[in-house]
Amino acid sequence: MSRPTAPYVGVLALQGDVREHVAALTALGVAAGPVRRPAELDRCDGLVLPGGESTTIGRLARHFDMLAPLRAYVAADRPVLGTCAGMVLLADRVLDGTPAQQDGSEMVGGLDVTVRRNAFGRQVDSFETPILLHGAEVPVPGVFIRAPWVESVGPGVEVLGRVEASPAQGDAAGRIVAVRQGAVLATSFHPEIGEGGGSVVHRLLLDVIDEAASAARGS
Ligand SMILES: NC(=O)CC[C@H](N)C(=O)O
Repeated sequence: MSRPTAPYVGVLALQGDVREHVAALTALGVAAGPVRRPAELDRCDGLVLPGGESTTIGRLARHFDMLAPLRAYVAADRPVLGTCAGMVLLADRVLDGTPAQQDGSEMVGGLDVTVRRNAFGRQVDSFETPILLHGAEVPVPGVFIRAPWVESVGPGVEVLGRVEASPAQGDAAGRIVAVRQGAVLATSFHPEIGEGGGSVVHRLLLDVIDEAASAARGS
């Protein structure tokens, strides 16, 4: 019986916190590295779109002819995790985005959600609050840095996490900050910073990669 080969996870390395994601994945014993070109994307069993600045990442992706390959990757149901700016890039609809984000010309898209960019930024630029992810018993530390929230989700999108619905959270109370649609995961917060190595969110991506590999083997 042939054993499945170990997965390789790429981190889109145009701008943003690439090293932190590579470190979080490596800490889980997974081979991971930066991706800048379409040929590199092809060999990835999963992909992370990191946090950073979504306008810059989108512009560079267009410049380096990566937008079409990234869209094709998502459309092919291959496993993807987008965090913060990465979540913005995956969204089909953006509020408070730049014109090139609102018209989709510098977006990856494929995730049927509406995100509001810099949504938490109006209250405080950065903060940390525990997020209880769906099915988990212990909350993860959610680190939010000028983060988007998910304003609304389409019918095929599962909500994985929200900010606690307490009055102390102000405008943020009850907001959706983690979602899944098929093989696409997205979080408003930065699991690569808050949780570091062994992150629950990175483990979830590895589970999605395993599921995709089993489906491809027909088991
Ligand atoms: N930490 C982040 O990734 C911030 C995201 C940034 N505000 C954006 O819209 O791109």
